[in-house]
Amino acid sequence: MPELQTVLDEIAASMASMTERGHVAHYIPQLAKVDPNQFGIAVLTNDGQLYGAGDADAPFSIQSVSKVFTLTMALGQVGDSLWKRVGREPSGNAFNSIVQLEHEHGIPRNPLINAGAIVVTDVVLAGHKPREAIGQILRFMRSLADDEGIYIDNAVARSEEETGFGNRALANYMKAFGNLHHPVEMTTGVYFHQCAIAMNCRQLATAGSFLATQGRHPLTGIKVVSSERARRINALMLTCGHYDGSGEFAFRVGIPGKSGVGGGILAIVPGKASIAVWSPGLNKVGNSLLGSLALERLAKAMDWSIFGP
Ligand SMILES: NC(=O)CC[C@H](N)C(=O)O
Repeated sequence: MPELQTVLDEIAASMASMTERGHVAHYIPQLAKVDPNQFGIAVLTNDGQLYGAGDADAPFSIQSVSKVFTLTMALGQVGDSLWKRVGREPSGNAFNSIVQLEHEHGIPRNPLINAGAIVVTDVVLAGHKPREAIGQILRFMRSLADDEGIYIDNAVARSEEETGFGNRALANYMKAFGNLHHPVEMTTGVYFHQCAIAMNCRQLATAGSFLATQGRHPLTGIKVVSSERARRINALMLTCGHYDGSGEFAFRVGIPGKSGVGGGILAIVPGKASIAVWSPGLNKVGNSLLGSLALERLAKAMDWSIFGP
């Protein structure tokens, strides 16, 4: 097996020379300003070693990668009853699609598309003021990343609040079916703030690492979730984590992953490692173009696909 640091250095060098880098997300004005010529990657192996290459220390907007963590919180709060309000099937549609909601009576296909994540946030919000719920999410991220420096980028949150009419439409539509328990502005306000959390690759790989270790955090030793729950979250990430690009990601990379329109991807090699990769340019379905390519190369080099060599 090649040395992991060497593989990461080679991938980062090769990504730096790529001219085709995808397009940054334009529908959130603050994200449209991000320089696409950046690439970072970090890996936390289950024995607690943290590796990084490229812009592994540059903070970026985690966006929909936050959905994995709010899902973890919501499952902790309400357990399997969550599945009465959100499904577990891949959608085959865009992350922000509304079309299935009418046929499926306001129950989103899965918790990793926008509609599903808004329901999950609605669960996390229960019993709290929006500000407290945002604080709770941030504290959860800080404790998982073992880093108090993680913050919410308020300019990004504002940018989403100013332009998030599609997400409000999803929330309103679900509310019409009784599947949103708080006022639309409250739930979407929390959702916009969780998406605006800024983290770097090292922090994100550390935060997600409990999913590679059957639920016990490799650095803090804290049991974050049961092994069954970690396994199930990984299954959802594999089947739904890249929206209508989930099949392609499984085909090319072969590990559970969750992308965000900030260009970040959290990917999990169960039993081995947690990976965070970031490059702001996106492909046609809104997943990081170079991030996906880098993960494909890394999984191949390290023999990490869950489907075998
Ligand atoms: N895919 C994403 O990262 C989408 C998150 C973004 N905040 C949105 O709601 O549109």
